[in-house]
Amino acid sequence: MPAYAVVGATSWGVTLAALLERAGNDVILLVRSELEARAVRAAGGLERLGAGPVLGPRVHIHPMPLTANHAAGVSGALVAVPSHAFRAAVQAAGLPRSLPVVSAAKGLDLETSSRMTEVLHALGYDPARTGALSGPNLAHEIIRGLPAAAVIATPDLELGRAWQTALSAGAFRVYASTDVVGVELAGALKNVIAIAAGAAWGLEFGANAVAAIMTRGLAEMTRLGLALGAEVATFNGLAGVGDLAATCFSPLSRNRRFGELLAAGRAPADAVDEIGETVEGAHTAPVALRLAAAAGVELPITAEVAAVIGGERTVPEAMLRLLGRPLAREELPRR
Ligand SMILES: NC(=O)C1=CN([C@@H]2O[C@H](COP(=O)(O)OP(=O)(O)OC[C@H]3O[C@@H](n4cnc5c(N)ncnc54)[C@H](O)[C@@H]3O)[C@@H](O)[C@H]2O)C=CC1
Ligand SMILES: O=C(CO)COP(=O)(O)O
Repeated sequence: MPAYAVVGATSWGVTLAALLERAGNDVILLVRSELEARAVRAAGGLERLGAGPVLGPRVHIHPMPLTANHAAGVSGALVAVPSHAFRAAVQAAGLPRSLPVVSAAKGLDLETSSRMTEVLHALGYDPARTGALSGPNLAHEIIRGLPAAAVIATPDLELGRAWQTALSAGAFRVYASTDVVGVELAGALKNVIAIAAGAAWGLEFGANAVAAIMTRGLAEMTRLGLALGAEVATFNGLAGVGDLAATCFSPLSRNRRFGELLAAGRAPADAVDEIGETVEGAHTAPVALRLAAAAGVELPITAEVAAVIGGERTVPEAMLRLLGRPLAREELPRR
């Protein structure tokens, strides 16, 4: 019977464990402590997912690290913790260096500006066997069995196919890609644009304004992606426009809600506290700007989001600056 490991009893980690189980796999869900293991076992998942018990008998919940005994039967691992905790979680998980490991996080490393697969490589994991999972995947919808699609990017399509089979269950449909850079960058950068969209919703600017932010946001995500070696098509796919649409429009999105709270005049730290869960875009904005500066790429929306989070200006000031930019040709990155 195939077995997979999932690192992190987060909303997404528990959802992925449930999907792997529903697809017929045994799962080892690695958590931070025995106390957390007991709580997740007792709830059959996570209360904040609001779906009741979702984990069945084939999901085995254990504190990290993965024991040598368990590792022997494991075909791959998914890491589903926020990007700021990613490095430490992978180190604590003790996954064998030869194991295929996929990042399910949507962020960039604050200290090194690295993508999560680059963090894995720095920790000694084989670049040929690491990958990234992304797409319009709100955990609260997927855990209820609602239809959704995702994309898994691995350098080797054969490995991607194995992950597709492992994860595709019921109404969850996984596509394969080889553009690891693009899938990771799209997943991280869209969170920043969703904060801007949330701010526009918060100011009651309407759907036209949100659609403009999404479209110009996608253009700047793509520009940076191309400069860093991604493929343009990925930004037109599930990890790009797909996830951007879900995150900018869904009231379930924490990044969107963060933008709405900023527009209501809340301080960034208070807004994060109120949401009480991961707001990846708040960490990603300054990192994306650093990457863009190094690559000589302009990211006007991301720059305004970072300035608001940094306390340099208010949301209305940031919106006025975007609207006041010089009129330009509609440049859409092509390759
Ligand atoms: N929630 C969602 O719908 C989706 C989330 N993601 C991504 O998955 C990653 C995790 O996000 P969520 O599942 O939403 O997290 P979450 O907001 O449900 O959980 C984050 C919290 O989980 C706790 N946690 C549990 N295990 C942890 C560990 N091993 N290390 C550190 N903290 C741990 C911490 O208290 C942390 O603040 C993020 O990068 C997010 O962008 C991706 C797709 C969907
Ligand atoms: O990445 C997500 C959906 O695909 C989750 O979005 P939020 O982190 O904004 O809630």
